[in-house]
Amino acid sequence: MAKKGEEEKSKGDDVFASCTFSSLGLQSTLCDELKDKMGYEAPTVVQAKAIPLILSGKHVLVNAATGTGKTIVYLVPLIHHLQMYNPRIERSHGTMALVLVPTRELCIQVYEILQKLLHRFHWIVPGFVMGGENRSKEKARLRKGISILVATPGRLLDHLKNTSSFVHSNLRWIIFDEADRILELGFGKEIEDILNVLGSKKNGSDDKTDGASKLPKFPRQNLLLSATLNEKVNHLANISLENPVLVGLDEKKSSGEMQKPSHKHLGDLISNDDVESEQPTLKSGSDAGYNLPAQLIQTYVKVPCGSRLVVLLSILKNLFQKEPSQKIVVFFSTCDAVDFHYSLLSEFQLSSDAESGTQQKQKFFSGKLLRLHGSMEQEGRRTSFQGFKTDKSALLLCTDVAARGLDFPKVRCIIQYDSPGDASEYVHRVGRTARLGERGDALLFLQPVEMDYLKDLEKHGVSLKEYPLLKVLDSFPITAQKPQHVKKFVPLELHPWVLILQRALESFIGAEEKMKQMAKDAFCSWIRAYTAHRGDLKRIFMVKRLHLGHVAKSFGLKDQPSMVGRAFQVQAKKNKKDLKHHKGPMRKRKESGKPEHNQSKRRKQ
Ligand SMILES: Nc1ncnc2c1ncn2[C@@H]1O[C@H](COP(=O)(O)OP(=O)(O)OP(=O)(O)O)[C@@H](O)[C@H]1O
Repeated sequence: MAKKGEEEKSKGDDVFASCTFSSLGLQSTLCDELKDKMGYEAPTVVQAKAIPLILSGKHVLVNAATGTGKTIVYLVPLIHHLQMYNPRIERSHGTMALVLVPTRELCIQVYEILQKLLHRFHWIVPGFVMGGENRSKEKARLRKGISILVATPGRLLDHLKNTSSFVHSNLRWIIFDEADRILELGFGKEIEDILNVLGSKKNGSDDKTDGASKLPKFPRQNLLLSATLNEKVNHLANISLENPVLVGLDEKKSSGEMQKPSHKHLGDLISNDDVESEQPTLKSGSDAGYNLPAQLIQTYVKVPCGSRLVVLLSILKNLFQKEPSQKIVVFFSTCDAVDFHYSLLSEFQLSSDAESGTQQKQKFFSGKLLRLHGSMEQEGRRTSFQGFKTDKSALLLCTDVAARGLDFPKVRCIIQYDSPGDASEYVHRVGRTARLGERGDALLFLQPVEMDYLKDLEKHGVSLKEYPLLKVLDSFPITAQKPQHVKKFVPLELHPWVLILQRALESFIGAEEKMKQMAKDAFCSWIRAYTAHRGDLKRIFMVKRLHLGHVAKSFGLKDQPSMVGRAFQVQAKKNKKDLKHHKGPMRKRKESGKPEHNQSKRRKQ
């Protein structure tokens, strides 16, 4: 992990451009709002590059590292143009700009930024529609008129089909924030339908008249943004963008240097091997490499399966002991795993003399704990999300529902306890820290049999250093006080601290029926998620190579739950079948229910 002061990078030249917002051609009140309401002194490099292009009306693809200010890149030009209409736009003109996002939390986040930015432009009305919200209330808001609408795709399509009072005949902009993620979640069909209904698909049907008062016609402008824009969005780019320009980072990063943006026509990015296609295509992430914040310290820790839980708890304790007031995020592959670890960390107590168990018990983790996943009630999701935004010190346990776009201030460290899917998921998870030039650490857990994942990351320009685990384990009282007990090259599983903590965890979980059931449920869904890795990753994350007894240990269970063998075999078969049926970037979503927390069949977040 980075040492304070030593590794910390100053915010400055690498992130911010040496110009002002007004020099980009933005209206003066808007520039004042950016300064007074948002506290922004100067544009970031990507903002300085992209805003003039967007203001000029071009269709643009924006590919820039996480935390570089892409939200402002698209919101500010919209507001600039909307505030200029003379006479002023009115609510009866309906929705003029649409922002599509993959998750509910991102929907709220973008809406809140809009609210701030529109403070002095009260006649431009922001609004949102998303899964989990009350449809009738949304209908009422749409009927009144929303000028800039932020939406998740499923709910938007629902309103487009069923809310007749939703006026969109004056629509001028469609923005896809986290475009690749929207498609990964299986929203491809919804997106095509949305583009069709809105008449924004190239060569698509004309916009439907909905009886609203008409404004002067401007050409449509669509934008796609992500830190990992890659070949997955080719189809979407091809059907929705006209002569697009790419604002991206084309130079390979040299150590410690932030990449400088450039812009190219999409045609420049045609991959040579794509001979069959007439359309220009974006290169895959593996060819291009992903953009990560240069100041981010990335490490991995190699842990045998049976010791994973002990190591996670030890690292968390160590980090909060070293720096009691800080924010850390831990990513898990399933909702059940989040719930289990949340309950465990909330309740688990350990004797101060852990070896004999004689002393008084103390809570193992005493800090503020939050959880966030797609199976939570909407109110709980909102409370966790807002709580982690405002808290100065907290530990957030979550699934990938929190991996994209969420801007939690001052997150110090990201721990990926369950490995991500492909490299783009890795990039977005670690992107919750080290934002806008801040320092940040990322730690990836891998089992010895999974070490090839590092090679996969390297193919995408991501390289990690080993985390000094032994030092952490040796720092706990049992070993610190009695160093003679610790042999020099003792295997991790036999480290005295690991043995003691594992024993304590197993007896705590074994004694509590509720905890035991949660551990079993988490174990089963973890196995299911593990079997659901796709493509090349299937060679690395092979359930066949796992010792299920050790997996059970990693949930504090002494024995492997019996029913699991069948459960995961059935799931594995199902996944195989699904894979055969659903290929390509516009594949159909395979689960019904609440779309933004369904990552297709691959894993439930
Ligand atoms: N010009 C600016 N000056 C200061 N802060 C800024 C500026 N622009 C954006 N920010 C802040 O930078 C942070 C990151 O911005 P944002 O969330 O838009 O990044 P992003 O590139 O969309 O990240 P991700 O790829 O993770 O979604 C936010 O806290 C935002 O308020």
